[in-house]
Amino acid sequence: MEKQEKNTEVCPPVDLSGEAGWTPFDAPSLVGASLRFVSGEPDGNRYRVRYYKDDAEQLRARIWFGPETEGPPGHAHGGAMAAVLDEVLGLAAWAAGHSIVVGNLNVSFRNLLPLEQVVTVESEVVSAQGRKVMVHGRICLGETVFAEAECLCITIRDK
Ligand SMILES: CCCCCCCCCCCCCCCC(=O)SCCNC(=O)CCNC(=O)[C@H](O)C(C)(C)COP(=O)(O)OP(=O)(O)OC[C@H]1O[C@@H](n2cnc3c(N)ncnc32)[C@H](O)[C@@H]1OP(=O)(O)O
Repeated sequence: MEKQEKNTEVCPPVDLSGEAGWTPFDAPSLVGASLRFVSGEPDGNRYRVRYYKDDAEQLRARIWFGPETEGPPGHAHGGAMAAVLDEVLGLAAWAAGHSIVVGNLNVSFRNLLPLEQVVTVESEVVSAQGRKVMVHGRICLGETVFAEAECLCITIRDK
């Protein structure tokens, strides 16, 4: 079988600017630097992400899905989109003041997401009752929704 050469070239810079009214959000200063799977290589070929809060204080992300997130040819892997929703929606709960882990993440894939395109992740903390915090979100670009999710976060017990 012919061996496939791995392309090690780094993709050029991308524009992850936010929209008018968004302010940059410093995730590591809130939750530490452990979010490396999605956020760990800001100049690499997997994901490139920048966080913001919008004028309603909801967490937003601009994210680029690089060639290393490929699933179907030329498009993002479903697990790559789920990983992004796990991180962003969990982080949205932390940003709203809840110390949580994600207990359940329900993702619907709506459209194939082309690689090397900057898209937006929107999130909204919709409820907080007892230890359960529900966050909804989606990966989109304009009117096109690539994936949407409901994320049940559970607050961590005091250790
Ligand atoms: C040491 C950690 C430090 C963390 C510091 C993080 C800092 C940085 C964060 C950055 C932002 C995050 C971004 C990444 C987010 C992730 O990716 S987190 C990683 C993925 N998640 C996990 O690995 C979680 C693994 N699961 C667990 O740890 C435990 O199952 C849980 C979720 C803490 C719950 O366990 P528990 O504390 O024993 O609570 P339990 O009594 O079972 O459940 C409490 C309630 O929640 C409900 N519930 C629990 N799980 C579920 C579920 N899956 N479905 C439906 N209901 C559920 C129960 O039914 C129960 O309801 P009630 O009976 O009270 O009505």
